[in-house]
Amino acid sequence: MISVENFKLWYGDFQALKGITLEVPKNQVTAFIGPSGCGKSTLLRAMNRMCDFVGGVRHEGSIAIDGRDVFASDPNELRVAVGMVFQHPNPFPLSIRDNILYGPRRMRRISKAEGDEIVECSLRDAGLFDEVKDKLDQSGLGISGGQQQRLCIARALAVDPQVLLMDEPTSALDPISTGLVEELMLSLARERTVVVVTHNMQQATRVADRTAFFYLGELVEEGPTKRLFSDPREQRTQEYLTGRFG
Ligand SMILES: Nc1ncnc2c1ncn2[C@@H]1O[C@H](COP(=O)(O)OP(=O)(O)OP(=O)(O)O)[C@@H](O)[C@H]1O
Repeated sequence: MISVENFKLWYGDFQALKGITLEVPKNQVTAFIGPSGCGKSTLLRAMNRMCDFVGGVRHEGSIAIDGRDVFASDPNELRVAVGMVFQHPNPFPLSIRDNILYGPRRMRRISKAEGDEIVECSLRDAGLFDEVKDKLDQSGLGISGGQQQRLCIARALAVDPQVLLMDEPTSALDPISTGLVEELMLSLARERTVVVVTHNMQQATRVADRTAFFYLGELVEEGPTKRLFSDPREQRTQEYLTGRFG
């Protein structure tokens, strides 16, 4: 689904990614793990060209999603197909309904009936509908942090992305909300490809089919999560997993 080939990225003179080659399979959850600053978020953000917003960024190599070179794609179309959820919930200062319909309305005219359907489906897919169905016209900022994060996931789902990129999506959440978002990742991956950056190794073992371990801008090792955790092939992976650094 996502094919990364010898991808290198520099912020000015600093090389943050040093030739990453990785295949992310379709309709699975892939976790990126590794110590702070090793380039996980940089690679995630390159996948939907969020890196375009940073001045002085240069890259080489390629990233293709479903066979299409992301850097040759229209960035707005790309970000519809490849949604993103961030560490801190960031609902727009709009009603819950208008948060969900923000993306679809930028693409086309949405009738009231169609809008209602998109709102309900997206909120159901994000496991939030029952909790907010009576307050759809209230502000998206007026719900709990965990609900806000699921609202942001619903907002990302409203444009029906093929890929959902999640950058430490539970690090600001309590354990119950974390559990809900993890269940969500598993159910979303039935129809979508999910890539999640996480510092929580238990989370990787709970949700990810495959895990990729990064260190100092390199991909050290990637494989089925169970195998990577139980039988890492590289010494650096083993040392990281056993807490010897990072
Ligand atoms: N906008 C930027 N300008 C300059 N350097 C940056 C920028 N963003 C990230 N970097 C640097 O690139 C490297 C990789 O950062 P990145 O955020 O991708 O790491 P990470 O593995 O996601 O870290 P964390 O787990 O702490 O979020 C780091 O050394 C970081 O300081």
